[in-house]
Amino acid sequence: MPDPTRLRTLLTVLRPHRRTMLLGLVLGLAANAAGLATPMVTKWVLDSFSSGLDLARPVAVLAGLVVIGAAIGLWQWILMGTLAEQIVLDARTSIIRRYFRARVLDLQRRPTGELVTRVTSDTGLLHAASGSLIGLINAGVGLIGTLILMGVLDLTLLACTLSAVVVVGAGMSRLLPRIGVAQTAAQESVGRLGANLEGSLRAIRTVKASRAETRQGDQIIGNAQDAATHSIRAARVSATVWTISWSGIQLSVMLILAVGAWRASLGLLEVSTLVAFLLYVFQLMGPISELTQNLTALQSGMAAAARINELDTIGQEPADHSPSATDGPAVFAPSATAAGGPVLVLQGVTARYGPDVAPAVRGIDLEIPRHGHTAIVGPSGAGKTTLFSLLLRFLEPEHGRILLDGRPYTEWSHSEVRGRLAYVEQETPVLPGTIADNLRFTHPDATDDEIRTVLTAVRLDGVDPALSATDLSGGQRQRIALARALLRTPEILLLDEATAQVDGLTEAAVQDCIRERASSGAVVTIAHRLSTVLDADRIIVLEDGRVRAQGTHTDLYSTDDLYRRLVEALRIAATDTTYA
Ligand SMILES: Nc1ncnc2c1ncn2[C@@H]1O[C@H](COP(=O)(O)OP(=O)(O)OP(=O)(O)O)[C@@H](O)[C@H]1O
Repeated sequence: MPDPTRLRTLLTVLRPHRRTMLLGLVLGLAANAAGLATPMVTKWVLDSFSSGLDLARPVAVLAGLVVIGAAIGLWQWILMGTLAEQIVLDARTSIIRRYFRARVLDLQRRPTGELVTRVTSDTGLLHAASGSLIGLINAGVGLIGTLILMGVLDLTLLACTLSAVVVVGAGMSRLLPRIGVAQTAAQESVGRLGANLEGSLRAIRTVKASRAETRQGDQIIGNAQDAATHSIRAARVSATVWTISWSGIQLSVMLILAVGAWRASLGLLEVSTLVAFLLYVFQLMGPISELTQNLTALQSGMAAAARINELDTIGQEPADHSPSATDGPAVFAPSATAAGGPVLVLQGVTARYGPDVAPAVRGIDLEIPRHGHTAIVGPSGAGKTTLFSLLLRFLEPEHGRILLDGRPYTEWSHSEVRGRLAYVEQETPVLPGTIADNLRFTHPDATDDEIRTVLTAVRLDGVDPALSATDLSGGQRQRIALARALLRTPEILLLDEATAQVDGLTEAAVQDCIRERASSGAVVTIAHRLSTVLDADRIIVLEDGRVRAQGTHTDLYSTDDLYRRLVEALRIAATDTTYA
C-alpha cells in the first residue's frame, strides 16, 4: 500500500489542479458508465432479435453508447494528458526557481548532475502519476460496476469470476510494491550516473591527461549498469504481474465459458445472458490492467515527489525585500553619513561552513576604503575566499557584522549589496552565448558602445562581440570576466586573481584595469601575482582565518615574516615565468 507521507507529498503537488482532476474523474466515470452499459444493451439487442421484436431502438442506443462513450473517453484523455504536462511544467518551474534562489553553499554541497536529474527526469515521473489517482478511482468503480452487473446476470458465474479475481489480486498485491522499490533504486542510480558524468565531463582535460578515460568511463558505466539492473528487476516484476493477470483472466474466461455452456444446456441460463456475461469478463481486463498500471505509476510518482520534496532542505536566500526603499535611501546615502568613511567594514566577523566544523575566519576586523586597491594575501586555506563569500553574502557571519556605507548588511537586501559589488571569479567562467551576451550578463541593457569601450579597456578591441564565448583562450576568458565586472563602473570590484599563469597581455590588462578602477573606486583583490601585490595601496595578510597583519608592501616586508615568505614565493614564481 502507498506510504501515507509520500502520498501526501504527491497530493500537495496535485492539489492546485484539483478542479481539472475532478472534471477528469467525472468524465472518466461517464465513459466507464457507457462501457458498463454496453453489454447489457447488447443483450437487449440479442433478446429483441431472438424474440422477433423491433431492433431499431436497441441498435440505436447501442450505437449512441459507443459514440458517446468514445467522445467522452477522448475528451478525458486529452484533458488528463494536458494536465500531466502542466503538472510537470509547474514542478520544473518551482524547482528551477528554488535553485536560483538557493544559498550558494547549500547548492554547491550537492552534485550538480543530481540537481539536474531532479528537474529533467524526476518531474517526468510525475507525468504518469498525475492521472494515476483518477485512474485508480475509475478502475475501482469500473471493476465494482462490472462485478455488480455480472451478479445481476448470473450469480454462479460471478462466483467463478470472483475466485479468479481473488487469486489474481493476491498475486498482484504481493508483487506490486517490488516494482516501486526497484524503480526507486533505478532512479537513484540514474541520479548518481548524472552526477558522476557531469563531474567527469567538466574535468575532461584532467581525466584524459591522467589517462583515466577507461577507468572513469567504467565507473560511470557501472552506474548505468546499476540503473539497468534495477530497471530490469522492475521490468521482470511487471512482466510477472501482467502474466499472472492475463493467465488468470484467460483461465477464468475458459472456466466461465464451460460453466456457462453447461448451465445453458440445462436451461438455467439464456445464451444472450452468457454472451453479455462474457463481454463483462473481457471488460474486466480493462479495470484490472488500469489498476496495475496506475498503482505502478503512483508508486514511482510518489518516490519522485519525495525526492523533489527533499529539495526543500536546500536553504534559500531571503526574499528580496528592500528596506532602503521604505526607510528612504537619503539617510544612508554615501553623501550623508559615510561619504568619507570606509565603504566596507568588518567588525569581529567569525564564520563557519557548518555547525560541526571549525570557523574558517575568526574575529576579522577590517576596513575597505572607498578608493584604492586592497590586496589580500595569505597561505592556502587562510580564509581569503571565505572573506569574499562573506562580502558577497554567499555566507553569513556567525558573530560580528559587516557594514556597507556604515549600515549593517542585515539592513540591506542581498540584491542591494550585490548591486554595489562586481565580482570576478578565479576560474572566470564564461556563460553559454556570445561575448556580448557574457558582457551584458550583469547589465542586460548595456549599449554596443559600452561593450566596445569595455573590450578596449581589457585589450580585446579586435574581438568580435558576436563570437561564441566558449571559443576564447584562457587569458581571453579572464579578460572577458574582468570586462563583465567593469561594465558600468562598479563601486567596489572584488577580483579573485587566477592562480594559473596568464599571458603577459592579460596580466598587463588586468593590472591597468585595477589601477584605473582603484583611482575612483574600491578594488579588493585576492592576489596571486607579485605584480598585483606590489601594485596594491594596502595589503592584508590572512593566516589561519585571522588578520595577521596589514599595511603597505614596504612596511610589511620589513616587519612580517609570513608576508616576506609569501612575497619571496611569488617572486620566484614570477622569475620562473620570465625565464620560462
Ligand atoms: N564550502 C566549504 N565547506 C567547508 N569548508 C570550507 C568550504 N570552503 C572553504 N572551507 C574551509 O575554510 C577554510 C578557509 O578556506 P578558503 O577557501 O577561504 O581559503 P583560501 O585562503 O581562499 O585558500 P586558497 O588560497 O587555497 O583558495 C579552509 O580550512 C577550508 O577547508
